[in-house]
Amino acid sequence: MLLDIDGLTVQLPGAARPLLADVSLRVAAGEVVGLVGESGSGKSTTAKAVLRVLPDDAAAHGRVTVAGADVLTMTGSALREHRARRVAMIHQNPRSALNPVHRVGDFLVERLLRTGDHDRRTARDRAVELLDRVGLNDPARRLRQYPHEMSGGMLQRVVIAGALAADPDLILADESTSALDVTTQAEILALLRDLGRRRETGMLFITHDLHLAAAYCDRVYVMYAGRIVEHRTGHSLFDHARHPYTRGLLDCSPELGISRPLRPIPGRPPSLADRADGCPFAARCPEAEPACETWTPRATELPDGGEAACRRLPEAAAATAGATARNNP
Ligand SMILES: Nc1ncnc2c1ncn2[C@@H]1O[C@H](COP(=O)(O)OP(=O)(O)OP(=O)(O)O)[C@@H](O)[C@H]1O
Repeated sequence: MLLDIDGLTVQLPGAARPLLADVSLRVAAGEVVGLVGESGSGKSTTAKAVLRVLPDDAAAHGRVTVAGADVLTMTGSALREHRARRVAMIHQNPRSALNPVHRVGDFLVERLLRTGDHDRRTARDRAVELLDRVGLNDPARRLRQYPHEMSGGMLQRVVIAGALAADPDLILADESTSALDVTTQAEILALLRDLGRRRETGMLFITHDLHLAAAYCDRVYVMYAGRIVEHRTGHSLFDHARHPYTRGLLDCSPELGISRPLRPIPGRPPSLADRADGCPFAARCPEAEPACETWTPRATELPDGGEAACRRLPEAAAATAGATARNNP
């Protein structure tokens, strides 16, 4: 497995709730895996854990491995190599990734020099190649341009070229197309998928857009209050989602070409200061029962191959009954 996160919990001192609670998530080589949820659900924190750029005072427990290497215990040159070469991050706003007073070519050449495989001349040739690969025409001229001379879509291609410079095994794309218009978004997504397929790069695609995740990702993890609440294939998300939170998200996001009333999920996600016990979605859940308020969420396997962490699922009740019977023969 390329990326394997197993039981990851991240806690800040003084916070009642953890930033991440018992998160398990996998990405295979060549796979595009979505991580979706409302703002503040812990998606970016998960990506930061993979890069080991969590807040200094955060305590992390569990395991994060990339191509078998244990990220949470990495130090020194192994950690530098991990961040510079194995994993690349693409953020939402390409303008914030590029220095406005430096030419696009400087950004790419610096990236390439940092990988250690190039001198300045070969780095420049490779930068031209990379811009060509991400679909920018006249790449030699582009290298001499400043960020303000390019559109958002062109700049995101430059950032992707920068991410590819080190030939990473894994790309973390954090809302990487949210700031783009829909046509440019579709082009960038197609480009990323094509590059990933050709090079067997894995991608963790972070978005708040469930429809986009369903259409684009092989598998999707749904996150709420720092926990994975549902996991299933992208194509089964619409018709087979089982967790009330996933279904609530689907009910409140508009669908192209379909006119129906949108039903927002009532209330707000819990903050880090709120109590940590019980199902974190219980306070907003239309199906919650009193017992949900003390039930610690755990993923239950579903017959269709998906997983969901909801006490009210018949599969969860059956799993609990089975465990009780085994413990009290
Ligand atoms: N260093 C920190 N100190 C305090 N709280 C933090 C810190 N980092 C993250 N948080 C909190 O942790 C929660 C998860 O944040 P995170 O950025 O991972 O969510 P997200 O799902 O990526 O949200 P968004 O979609 O808005 O980017 C939020 O409530 C955020 O305010």
